[in-house]
Amino acid sequence: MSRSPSLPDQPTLDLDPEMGPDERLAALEDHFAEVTRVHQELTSQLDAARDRQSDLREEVDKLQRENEALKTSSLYLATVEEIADDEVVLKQHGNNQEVLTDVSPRLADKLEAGDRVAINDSFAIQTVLDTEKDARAQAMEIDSSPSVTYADIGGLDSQITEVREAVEDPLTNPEVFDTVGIEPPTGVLLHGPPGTGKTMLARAVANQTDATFIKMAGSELVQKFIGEGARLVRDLFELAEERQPAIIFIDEIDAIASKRTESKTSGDAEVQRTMMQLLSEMDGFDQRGDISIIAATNRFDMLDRAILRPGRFDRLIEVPEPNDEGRTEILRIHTREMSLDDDVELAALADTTEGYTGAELESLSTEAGMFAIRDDRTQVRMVDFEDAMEKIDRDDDTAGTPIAFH
Ligand SMILES: Nc1ncnc2c1ncn2[C@@H]1O[C@H](COP(=O)(O)OP(=O)(O)OP(=O)(O)O)[C@@H](O)[C@H]1O
Repeated sequence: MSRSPSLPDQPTLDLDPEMGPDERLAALEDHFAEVTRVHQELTSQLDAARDRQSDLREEVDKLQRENEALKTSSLYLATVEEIADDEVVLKQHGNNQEVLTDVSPRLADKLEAGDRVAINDSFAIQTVLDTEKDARAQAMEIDSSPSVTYADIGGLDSQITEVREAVEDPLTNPEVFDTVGIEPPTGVLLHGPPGTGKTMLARAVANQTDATFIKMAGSELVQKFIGEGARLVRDLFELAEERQPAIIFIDEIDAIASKRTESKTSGDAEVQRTMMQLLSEMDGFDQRGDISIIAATNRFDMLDRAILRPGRFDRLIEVPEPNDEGRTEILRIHTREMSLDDDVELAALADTTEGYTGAELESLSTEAGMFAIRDDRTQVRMVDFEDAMEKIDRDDDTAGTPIAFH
């Protein structure tokens, strides 16, 4: 920046009262000449300043245009694989091309293997992306205090006991395992038909142990976040470590851990990488502290047996469709807030709803309530449940599946 020229001094007029008229006139003329000179000097300084202002404005416009151009030029995503002095090995997303590139000292200190970065055409790293902001937040559901309790789950008493032993005790009472000298189970796998309460069980155990519940759906990992699966699995475990005590819940684990198929398409390779990442996270699991991992599947037959080995999902808990007694209990839970007429007999309803899952019994109760409302009543009668069942059976017939209203 050039220094601005100093302003001329303000002229002053000193009129001595002793002065005669000629002297006063001469002094006034001198003062006028001085004021005129200062005025001219200031005018030329002002002109110079205006010229400079317009030069600077042009420069600002040019810089702004360059800035915009830089911002709008497309960048590619890559993951840092290795860091060596001033060079890094990057793997570009999408084409998986690996490149060795220089890294500026400004970024070198910030980078870690596994970071996601934005790179330009010449593979120079422009920014390090904040993982928390992107896919991680979208792919995981995080509930720091789930509200489901064991009392909200019907007909799964033995499963609740097993889950408590396998997940709750190691979190709340780890010394018992030390004293007895056994390793607590690493992962628990809940398997059974859809809508039978597997997610509820996992949420309830998180509630009971004051743990953060972190859910990730296996199907989303491979369908929605293509190319990101392995990375998200690593993020999932990192996040659990940050938030411990935590329960990691992987729903539909079959999507990332099914038996290997014959085809060798790139999609399969991606699923395979995601599963390998999961296995390696689980194998390094015992140093992790207060984290439990629960997975769920309704395709147990499809699972790759590698995930069931000791130290992985080594505790299997079957969550079946509810029996008669279970159905009564589930109906009781889902109608406890409803205003029921005396003629409603839950045990009789349970008798006629063989094959219904918990989710279906919940829908049945809601549907019965809708029939009462349509009939302008505040109390739900047995006939509403019967109508609801008929409607549901009708809907199923049109859907072409036995019972399907999840
Ligand atoms: N045993 C049960 N007791 C009470 N309610 C249940 C039970 N099972 C299911 N429900 C009801 O059905 C809903 C869905 O259940 P949940 O999500 O736990 O099933 P899921 O087995 O995890 O199903 P999916 O395999 O489709 O994920 C629950 O929110 C709950 O209202």
